[in-house]
Amino acid sequence: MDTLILTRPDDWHLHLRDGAAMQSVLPDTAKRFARAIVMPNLKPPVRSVEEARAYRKRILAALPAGSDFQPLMTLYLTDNTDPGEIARAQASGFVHAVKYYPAGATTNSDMGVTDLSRCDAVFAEMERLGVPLLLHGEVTDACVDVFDREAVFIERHLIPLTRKFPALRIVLEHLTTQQGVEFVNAAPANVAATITAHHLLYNRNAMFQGGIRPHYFCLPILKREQHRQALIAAATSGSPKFFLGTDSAPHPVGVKESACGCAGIYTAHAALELYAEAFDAVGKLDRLEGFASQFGADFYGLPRNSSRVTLKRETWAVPAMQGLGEYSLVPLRAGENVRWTFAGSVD
Ligand SMILES: NC(=O)N[C@@H](CC(=O)O)C(=O)O
Ligand SMILES: [Zn+2]
Ligand SMILES: [Zn+2]
Repeated sequence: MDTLILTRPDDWHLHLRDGAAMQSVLPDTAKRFARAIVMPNLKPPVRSVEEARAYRKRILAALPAGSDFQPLMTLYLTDNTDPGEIARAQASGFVHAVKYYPAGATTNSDMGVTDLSRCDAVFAEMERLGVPLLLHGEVTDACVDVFDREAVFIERHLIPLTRKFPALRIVLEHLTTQQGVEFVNAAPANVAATITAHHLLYNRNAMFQGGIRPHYFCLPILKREQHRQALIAAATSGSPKFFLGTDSAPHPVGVKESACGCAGIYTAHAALELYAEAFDAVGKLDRLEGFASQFGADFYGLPRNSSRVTLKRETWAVPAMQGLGEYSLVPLRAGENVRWTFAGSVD
């Protein structure tokens, strides 16, 4: 099978940034995906429906001419989020979820939540209204090994949270561990997870291949091969609890190639193609459409897309760098090949 026709996919976890940086990355996503859940970790973060409305407007204004891409907005949860904002979010029609970052866990998370229990009134309202809670599921406890932070988050925080709010709709974002897969599989249907292409394609060795490789550094960090295998099994299982979320996270090259390089991998330039590679490698291309184009929409209660896209088994070379000037970035696979090519939309 050298040509693959799929329902147009959606990206359920994406960083678009803002301003000129957004302008330079948005076409990559808009070309492939019909919709994306847009992360709110701007500086300052998107905390209210009014801020989300303004951000959404800026995204729509930055779209290439003729694009019908739809940004699905999220709110950034803080210790001080007003429970009343949840009903306003739901009534807005354009805010689709609330994002939890533990304070200090990842890029632009300093205004995140310091203690989950501070948000109980917000969670109760989200549970009541069916608004999904998206989790960056890692503890920030310095005593916990960086490779264990997801598994410990599940034990210490997520299991208690699901007991307290059993009907709360939860997406464990960018799942990276076998423990995460087991947790999601055992949980009821209101708990799901997104999986990135890079966590399906690479294990932690990629960060140290012949030297230190900052462009493979993201959070949650790449894990051992055993965990990658568990993610592949989950993504290709046909379970509707696992769906596509690239976590494409652009950073200027200078911020990545630094004595203290920041976390985030840019994959939007080849997002669907990279997932096709990962599914193809285990002979499960027939499972890609559910994962990329159906299960996420179903979870969010949105219609599946009606248009389609084509992928071809054709190798292409990723440029060493993309973007301009201070927004130049190094995309995943820079200077290397991707084995599937995005061949456009079919109506
Ligand atoms: N994934 C990352 O490593 N970085 C993301 C933040 C996040 O999703 O945790 C970013 O905004 O750069
Ligand atoms: Zn995250
Ligand atoms: Zn992210």
